[in-house]
Amino acid sequence: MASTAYRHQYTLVMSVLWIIGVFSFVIGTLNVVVFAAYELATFNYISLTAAVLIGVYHQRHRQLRRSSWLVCLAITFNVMMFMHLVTGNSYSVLWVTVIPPIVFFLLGRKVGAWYTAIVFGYTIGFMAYQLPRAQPLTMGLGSLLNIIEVFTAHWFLFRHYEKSRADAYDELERLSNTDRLTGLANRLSLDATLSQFTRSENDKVNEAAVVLADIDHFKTINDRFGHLQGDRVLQHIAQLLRLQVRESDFVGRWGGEEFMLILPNTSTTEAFAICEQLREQIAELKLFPNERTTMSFGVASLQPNQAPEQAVAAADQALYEAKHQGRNRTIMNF
Ligand SMILES: Nc1nc2c(ncn2[C@@H]2O[C@H](COP(=O)(O)OP(=O)(O)OP(=O)(O)O)[C@@H](O)[C@H]2O)c(=O)[nH]1
Repeated sequence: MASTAYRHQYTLVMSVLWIIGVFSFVIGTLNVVVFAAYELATFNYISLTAAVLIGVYHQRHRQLRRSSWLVCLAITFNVMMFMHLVTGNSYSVLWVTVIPPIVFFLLGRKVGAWYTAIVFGYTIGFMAYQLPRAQPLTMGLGSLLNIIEVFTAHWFLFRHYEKSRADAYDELERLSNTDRLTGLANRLSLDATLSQFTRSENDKVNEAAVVLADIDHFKTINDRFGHLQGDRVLQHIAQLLRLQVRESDFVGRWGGEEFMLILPNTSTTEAFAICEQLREQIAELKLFPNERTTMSFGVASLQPNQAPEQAVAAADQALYEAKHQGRNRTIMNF
């Protein structure tokens, strides 16, 4: 699966190409039909062709780095030609300001900085050369259009930047809270949830239960069927636990072959009944021929104002007792 960063860069390449393509087509047609500006129209159609070719190349080869360079060169070519052809009083030089956000995004900070420096150096040289010949700037329709378009392009680019930054942050948060093997919440996330439940100001939660559940003789499963099959068992059981509890319950991998359930608004007696159901369903799973996989559960209550470690220790003690009494059972710790 492609990463979030890759998807965003891919979308940005395609979006910029679409913008160049549509913009070149519309303005080119206006330049032919309305203004009879054939030189400008030729440049517009060259840009359109370049956008289409790069788009096709990008779709076929998925070489993001190369496509990114081609897009940066295409947009720079557009801006430069526009500055040269629409000289005088149209504010076309403003277009140069869209280059840094595109370049930095597509090529990265280091290369982007050099690229931008070169483009700006060139632009300053161009303006210095133009200055003695320039007419005073006036606010005609062309100038106004240029200003609106440049601001629209900036709005689009910064919105894209903000969205991709937020998505990357969400993805990072999701990854840091997820167990890779099972897709369940990991220990970090469980610790945070436990603290949330036991915080003194948390008066929304009346009664909650915490459960530690451990697969019985898991070492034997690994030893007999191999580590990969052991992983598969962990995935199966994780899926069963997630599917069988309520949407509002929390399920996570506490570590190794041990899982934790945090059940809001649930008494220990209710939690006991839930665990018994889960235990029976797990015992019925046919993961290996002529072989039963079982699990032991330890239940404790989770109170506001209580140290989370205390609740976990109580559940752990109950689990230990369940193992001690012969496994494949649920024990409550009051
Ligand atoms: N396949 C696999 N095995 C793991 C993973 N994490 C821990 N284990 C194994 O889980 C086993 C746990 O063994 P023990 O702690 O002795 O417990 P057990 O064999 O389940 O025995 P009881 O808990 O007393 O019933 C060890 O062999 C670990 O190597 C994992 O991610 N994948």
